[in-house]
Amino acid sequence: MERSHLRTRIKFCGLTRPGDVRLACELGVDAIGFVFAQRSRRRVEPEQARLLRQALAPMVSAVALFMDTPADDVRRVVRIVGPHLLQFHGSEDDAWCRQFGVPYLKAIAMGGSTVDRGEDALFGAFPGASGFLLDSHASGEAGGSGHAFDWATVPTGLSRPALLAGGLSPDNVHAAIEQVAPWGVDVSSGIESAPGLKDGERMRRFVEEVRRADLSVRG
Ligand SMILES: O=C(O)c1ccccc1NCC(=O)[C@H](O)[C@H](O)COP(=O)(O)O
Repeated sequence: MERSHLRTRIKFCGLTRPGDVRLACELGVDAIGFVFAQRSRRRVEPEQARLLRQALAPMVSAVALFMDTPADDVRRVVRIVGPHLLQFHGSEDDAWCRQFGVPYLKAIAMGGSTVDRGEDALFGAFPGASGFLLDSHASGEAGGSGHAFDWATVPTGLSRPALLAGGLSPDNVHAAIEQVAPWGVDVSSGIESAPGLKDGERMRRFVEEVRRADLSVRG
């Protein structure tokens, strides 16, 4: 698929250990996600995330992930952790996401039976979003499942940045980039040995496969 960008951005999500954060930075990922959603097995406390954020290399973004989290709790994370980006996975609307004065990504549920998958139907309700995360969960469900959705349902020629997520791994990310040519990719389960515990070898292979795909898509 044709694309204008030369490099696929990489976000690793659900990290809980400073060593994993340091390795991710060495491997050259662009962003690291910390999960504050109540139901998550990868959830970290704000004080823990503050330490993880201190392990970040310069020019790597910290992303704080929420799902229908009370506004006061989001504000507390913003104050203690100082994330570069927020990421919302629940039923939050654009005005709600913007109230914190921090750029945000909106997760779009690509699982289940959505009728209209044109760009406007997917993104139109979020004019203030910096970008989107196309994830495999159905509406109302949590992400981080390790399951992929049908990539053929991603509209072509998206005009706004979108990360492909859900069930990516070192084994399928090359094919995903060839098929979808997303602005970025986001992975959690596919680089783990257990929820929240990342596997160094899988992290390394994931980045290698993305770079290999970038070269082959450019021809
Ligand atoms: O990771 C979680 O536990 C989680 C809980 C609630 C809402 C979102 C959550 N995770 C979001 C993600 O990490 C991304 O959706 C991820 O890129 C996709 O996860 P995976 O399929 O495990 O790669």
